[in-house]
Amino acid sequence: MADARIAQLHGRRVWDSRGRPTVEVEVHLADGATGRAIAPAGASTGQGEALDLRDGGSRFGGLDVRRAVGSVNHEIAPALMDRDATDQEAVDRLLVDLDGTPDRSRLGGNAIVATSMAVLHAAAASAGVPLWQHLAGGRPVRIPLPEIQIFGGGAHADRRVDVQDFMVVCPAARSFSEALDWTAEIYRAAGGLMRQAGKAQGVADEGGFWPAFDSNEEALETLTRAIESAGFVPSAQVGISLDVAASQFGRGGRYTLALDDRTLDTVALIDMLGGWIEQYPILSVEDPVGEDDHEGMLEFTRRYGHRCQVIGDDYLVTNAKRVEAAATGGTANAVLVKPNQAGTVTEAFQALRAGKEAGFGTIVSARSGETEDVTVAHLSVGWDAGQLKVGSFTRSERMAKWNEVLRIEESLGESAEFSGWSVFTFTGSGPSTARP
Ligand SMILES: C=C(OP(=O)(O)O)C(=O)O
Ligand SMILES: [Mg+2]
Repeated sequence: MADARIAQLHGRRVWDSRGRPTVEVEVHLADGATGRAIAPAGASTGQGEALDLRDGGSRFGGLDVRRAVGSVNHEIAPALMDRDATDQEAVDRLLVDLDGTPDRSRLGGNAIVATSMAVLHAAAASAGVPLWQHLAGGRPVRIPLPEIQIFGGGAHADRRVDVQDFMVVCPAARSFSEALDWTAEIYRAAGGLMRQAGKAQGVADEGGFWPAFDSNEEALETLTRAIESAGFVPSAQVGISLDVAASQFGRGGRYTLALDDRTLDTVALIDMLGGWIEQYPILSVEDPVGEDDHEGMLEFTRRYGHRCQVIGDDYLVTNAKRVEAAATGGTANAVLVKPNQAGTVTEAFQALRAGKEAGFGTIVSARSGETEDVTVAHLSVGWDAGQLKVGSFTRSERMAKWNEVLRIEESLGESAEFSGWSVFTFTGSGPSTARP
């Protein structure tokens, strides 16, 4: 019988994809098993998220994390010594209690989530199985539908366009690997169209093109043309998924669009998004209005939730209570699950479970500041989330996750089930007709 007690836990400072320091935690168990994980970081963060601990006035512009690393080595490590790594809930409860703040600001959200994920990896290693399998515990799983960014905008591209993520989903693909093949063709087609029009300006934080578009509609038009010119049928085979991330350009029901210098109220914003849903092959919309705009979320879900996935990210901040409230109130029909937004693996799982119980779509997501850490790939499979959002091609911190899912898919062989269209049968706000 493996001895999965924590024997050693070490925090260190490493670097993320935005060139910022972050926290890595390494755990060693009594039986020799090890686990390692790195905290990611968001740019468009919701107000209810766990707060990362950084140093303040360092020469890295207030972005250093030496204090969070200190939390790991001086407080968390002694507290977790000899604890059973296979009891994730108890480990996470101890981390939350040790911190003692509602927003994890004493020890640092980055210190806590890296520890929580590293312990999870060590427990899987101790059991001698891949992490996804350890999480699944014998229950059936699906390989997730990838949501892949083609154009970046908002906080990930200096507000070059208002909408943060223009992504594609390929639910008609027969497998995850085929969905990647299709998306790569579309990515290349989009790049070609942009170069022809003189609109390509490198890549944004999550690997999508950094676009020089004059309007959000130009991005939607170009993306639809890219789907077609890559040889796919919009809607029937390939859809568009948007992360509007509206909190980045509005609060209190007033939204200021940088591109066309307009301020919209909630109804006007919803009308604009509704016009896009009518005109373009949009299957999914994340954070269509601001995180404080409950009325707007309700109205948007009421109008479009039967034909379109309505995801709460900043709006739900991976919080089970908020997911339950959204299900009762009809203010979303899907939840984005970001472990560092919740704070620990256990809390992220609780949010996902609350979503599933409510009939919501569930999407495990990376952050805009990432590393080679592939934990989210395993969570998406092991928790049978159905969907995974990680960013795009051309950036290896993103490809590390997509490639990890390819490995998992291959390891399952013939028995690998791809989620595909099944994710658009959410019932949270009535039956979906997103499937053509
Ligand atoms: C992944 C996202 O970006 P960030 O990590 O900046 O919140 C998102 O908003 O969904
Ligand atoms: Mg988002």
